[in-house]
Amino acid sequence: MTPLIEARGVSKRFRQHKRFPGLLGAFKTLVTTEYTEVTAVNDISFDIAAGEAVGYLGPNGAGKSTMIKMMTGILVPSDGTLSVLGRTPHLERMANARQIGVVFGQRSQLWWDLPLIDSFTLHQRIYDIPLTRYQDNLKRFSELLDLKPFLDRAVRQLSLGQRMRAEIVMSLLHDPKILFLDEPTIGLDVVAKDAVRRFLAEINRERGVTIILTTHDLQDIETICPRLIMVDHAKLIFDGQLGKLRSALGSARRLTLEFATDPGPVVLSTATLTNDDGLIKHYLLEREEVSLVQILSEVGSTRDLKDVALHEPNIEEVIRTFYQRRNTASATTP
Ligand SMILES: Nc1ncnc2c1ncn2[C@@H]1O[C@H](COP(=O)(O)OP(=O)(O)OP(=O)(O)O)[C@@H](O)[C@H]1O
Repeated sequence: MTPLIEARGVSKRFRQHKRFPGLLGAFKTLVTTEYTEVTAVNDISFDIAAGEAVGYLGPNGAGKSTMIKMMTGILVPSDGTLSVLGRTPHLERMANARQIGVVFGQRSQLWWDLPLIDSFTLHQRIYDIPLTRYQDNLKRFSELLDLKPFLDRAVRQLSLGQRMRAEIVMSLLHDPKILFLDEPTIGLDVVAKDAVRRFLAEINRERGVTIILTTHDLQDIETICPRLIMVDHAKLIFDGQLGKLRSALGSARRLTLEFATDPGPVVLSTATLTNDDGLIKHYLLEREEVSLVQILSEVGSTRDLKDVALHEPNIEEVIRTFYQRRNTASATTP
């Protein structure tokens, strides 16, 4: 099956005015004709199939937004080829726009002074959405995202959470095949984040809308995206399922044993002791497949064991460990 999105050796370089330090430097910066070149995206390739939900992750300045902007046709790649639904996005921007939805967390596509419903109506006209389809979509999405009470309110009067939900509804009214979201949950409270995540997961599952999102909130990934593309310093450093990332790191599961009386050192062949508080001992499991039964049989019945807890690593731990190991490896490479 042909992928919906195909990136082959895509790079993007920006020219930036050279900056000079100090007060005098500030004047020099204003008049300088000197430039430095920043590589925001460096030789990135991937395929995304219809119906996938992909989290595009990376630290600040790693090149995530730049890649999204190229896929939506806003920016032109400096090198490589990019195909979205069989088109080159920047060459066929209008045709591309009809098939995709875009949500930039920091930038609104709604009409600030008009009632929210007017933005939706305008969208229906611009995209020429059949009226019944538009009405069905609006009803369904505003119910799911609890937006009905706000449809007549001016956009500038909406809270950030209400506005973000409105942005998402608007981006989906024309039934796009792909939805691009840049930081869709930024600045939202936990309840609003949860509503947005559950909605996106449902849209992906039930309507088969392909989702590509950038985020710094890893719970977004956990709820919505089985696949991760990770970038660092403009380069792709990981592409695969979250489970693959977990196993690439080995087991990061932690074990806690609590004893009624201090048994002294308890050495296990299946786990490494990381902290010994006497009554409570903490371990890191050596292998993915070690079971609780194996651990308990090794601890033995002679010891006065009170409680056992096994902690699966959460996504934050997995991603942090991945970046830490990479940084350590690159620091030690001559
Ligand atoms: N229009 C531009 N002109 C010059 N440099 C740019 C431009 N847009 C982005 N950059 C630079 O390209 C690099 C990547 O920026 P980008 O916004 O893609 O990163 P990001 O991963 O989305 O970061 P963040 O997580 O902070 O949003 C940065 O060094 C940024 O300063």
